[in-house]
Amino acid sequence: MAPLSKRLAVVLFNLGGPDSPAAVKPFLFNLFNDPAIIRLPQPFRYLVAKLISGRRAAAAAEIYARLGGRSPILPLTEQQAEALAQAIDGLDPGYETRVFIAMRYWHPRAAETAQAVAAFAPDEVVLLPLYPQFSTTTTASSVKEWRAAAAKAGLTARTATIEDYPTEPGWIQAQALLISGVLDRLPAGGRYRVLFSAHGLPQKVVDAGDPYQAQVQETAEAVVRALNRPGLDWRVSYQSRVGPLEWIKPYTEDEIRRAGAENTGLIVVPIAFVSEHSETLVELDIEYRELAGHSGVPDYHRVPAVGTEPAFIAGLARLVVSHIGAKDELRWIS
Ligand SMILES: C=CC1=C(C)c2cc3[nH]c(cc4nc(cc5[nH]c(cc1n2)c(C)c5CCC(=O)O)C(CCC(=O)O)=C4C)c(C)c3C=C
Ligand SMILES: [Fe+2]
Ligand SMILES: [Fe+2]
Repeated sequence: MAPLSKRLAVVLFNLGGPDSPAAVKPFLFNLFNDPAIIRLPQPFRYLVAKLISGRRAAAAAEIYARLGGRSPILPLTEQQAEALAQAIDGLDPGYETRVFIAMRYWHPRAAETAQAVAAFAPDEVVLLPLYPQFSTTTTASSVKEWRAAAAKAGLTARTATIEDYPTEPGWIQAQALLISGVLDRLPAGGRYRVLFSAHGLPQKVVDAGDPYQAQVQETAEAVVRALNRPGLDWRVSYQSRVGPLEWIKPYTEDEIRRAGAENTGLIVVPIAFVSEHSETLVELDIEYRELAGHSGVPDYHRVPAVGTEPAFIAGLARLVVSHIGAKDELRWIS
């Protein structure tokens, strides 16, 4: 086969996580110094970020200590990148394809990745957030940082941005498959509820027009349709609240207590995370499982994140290929 003359760079965005105990505090500082997270002008944001990251560091370090001192998010994202590169090649788009990773708050960050992409000299770039639901705090923040980094790296290739894919069929199918794997093994006769748990957001972010909560609801409804189990008991709730503000409700903790009071078992599904990290492996698997035990929940299951589930990766590959060279018609990012 003749070598392909055109090159496609796909850039995966995710949040990133500390890769050592020493990285916890600077990772948290980068997070709280993001204007999408703390909406203050400088130098106030810098000062607040220093303060909050210092205060949160011990609790966060304890969370990551339970994972061996580091987040698994980068190695798991690398597995997704590798699987996606293969799936895109399988669709034969006519490009030599390379999949890159840009994490928002820890390495590899946008600046280093933009340089690597520029060195690859692509004809086309497709930006793919590993956030199925759009939020100003995640996708928009990553795309804005990428644009600045790309300009600085002299990367001028045509770039298409995938803003969101809350009901992409492969993503929905992968979720339904993993949930069915748990539902099919439940003992007959027990009462169970599927609890779709998404990362929370401050209520004021949603009030200002962020579509994340509505898109999480769309994902959950699409998964329930795909499951096609009449009478299925299901709900959506929000986890991982940080700080004193009111966040979007219902809180996952409250739904766990409710299930206990109703003597109903739980099948907890991470509905806004596509890979395992501290908020699935520690919060859902350890902290919330413990809360469920104390709250009288008779049975507690957690569905794995989609990871490299073939249906999910195939869906991402189709999304990428359909966006090559596409003119950006962005709904949420200016
Ligand atoms: C304080 C505000 C935060 C908002 C708003 C927020 C939104 C948000 N985050 C994710 C996904 C992830 N968050 C992760 C870690 C993390 N997030 C916050 C704070 C906010 N997130 C903190 C302080 C942390 C660090 C951990 C901790 O101290 O609890 C991670 C990575 C975790 C890892 O182990 O690698 C992800 C992924 C989404 C989807 C989202 C809004 C839609
Ligand atoms: Fe699009
Ligand atoms: Fe978060």
